[in-house]
Amino acid sequence: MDKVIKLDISKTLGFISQADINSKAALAKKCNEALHDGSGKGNDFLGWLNLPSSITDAQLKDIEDTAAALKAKCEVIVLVGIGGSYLGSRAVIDSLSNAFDWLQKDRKNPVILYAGNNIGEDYLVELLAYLKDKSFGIINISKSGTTTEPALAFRILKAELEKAVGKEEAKNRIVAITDAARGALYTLATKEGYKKYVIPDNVGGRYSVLTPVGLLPIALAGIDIRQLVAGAVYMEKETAPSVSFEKNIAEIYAVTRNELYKKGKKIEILANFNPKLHYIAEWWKQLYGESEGKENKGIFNAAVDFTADLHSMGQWIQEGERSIFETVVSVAQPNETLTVPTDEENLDGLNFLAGKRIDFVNKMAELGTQIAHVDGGVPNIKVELPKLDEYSIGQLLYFFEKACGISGYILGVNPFDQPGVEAYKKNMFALLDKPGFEKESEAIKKRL
Ligand SMILES: O=P(O)(O)OC[C@H]1O[C@](O)(CO)[C@@H](O)[C@@H]1O
Repeated sequence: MDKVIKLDISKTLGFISQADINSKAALAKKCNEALHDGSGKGNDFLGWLNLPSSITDAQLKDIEDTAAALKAKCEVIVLVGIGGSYLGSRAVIDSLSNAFDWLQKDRKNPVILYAGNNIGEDYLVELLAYLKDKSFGIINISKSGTTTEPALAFRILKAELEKAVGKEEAKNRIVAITDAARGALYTLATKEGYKKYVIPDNVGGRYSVLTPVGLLPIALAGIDIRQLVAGAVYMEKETAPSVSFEKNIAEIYAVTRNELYKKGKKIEILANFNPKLHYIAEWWKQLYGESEGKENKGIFNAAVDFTADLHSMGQWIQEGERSIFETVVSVAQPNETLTVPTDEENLDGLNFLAGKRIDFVNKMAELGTQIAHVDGGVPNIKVELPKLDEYSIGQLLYFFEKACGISGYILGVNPFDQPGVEAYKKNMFALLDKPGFEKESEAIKKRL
């Protein structure tokens, strides 16, 4: 079976033309080249570009060894991080794990839980209660090392772990992944003597899934990180500027979505027909949202899980404002087999499906949806994975990253900064009376 992911833009062609797309081929190539020669905006954040092909065997082995050491001690690992510091791990882990992973007995790998991605008091209390009688460890990830949400969660979880196993043993169960030399997490991890991994300076959080940020948690979940990286290496080659536009799926996707945007399709909805892909969409939303949503422009990134959301947002997608297009991540072959049984009485009227695969029903839902949505004025892009495995997901991650860099340059923005996220932080710090924010505190409190 073909192991390569495919892009199909044919169902956008009633809305934009092949000529529109071809006319932007040279621009896409220029943008791709600008990424590679470092001549574009944000060029100090291009470390992700050649990351797959530059990961060494020694680096992978070190990550696998750390994962093995943590596995030997911990039945649960809490991954502390927010945004790019956890979404990539969660996306890969969820897409490649059993859908009921946390309920499995006789486990070979620890259960991975998440914290520091919200400030929910109930969430933390319930997490602590669950961890009470568990042997657990913590991977604390923050590039800046100063983000409030993970720092808060880590303070609480660290104290709990030290209480349970003592300060010395806790050090063997905590790994910090952060900047090479700066930030509160760096200082804390150095002082406490935790095992540390570095997020390279030139790799932004949302592009960091193939650094230890993603690879360590993913390895802990029992997923083959070598195959994941191999898939990304393949896509790195296939999307290089030297690959012609007609064959370069990152360039084609970048151009297509920008042409649709120019035609008023301001919202891109990433859709899946496989519940395991939910967090791929969450990761994708951050990647594109933070990269392109600036200078008062950029496609708004939304996501739906089908067929579930056909029974909620399906109405809007079919008949709401015609400002959307859909990108469907489709999985060609399931990993398991289940056919619809025959029922003598046929009270549910489903015998017409007897003997058919569940996936066949799903595929007809997918095809029916595509035809309905295109008929309803929603252009459709399809990204097809041969199946859910490490090699496909590795390709998908790099494909979306590369296309995002090109797309941001086509749009004319810096796809590697996120100045807008500071606004809420400044207000929150002012409202919390954080030292250093005295003037802001005074100003904001007058407005309340
Ligand atoms: O890894 P850090 O520095 O904690 O940042 C987490 C996330 O917060 C952001 O900086 C936005 O606030 C994201 O870009 C990033 O992925």
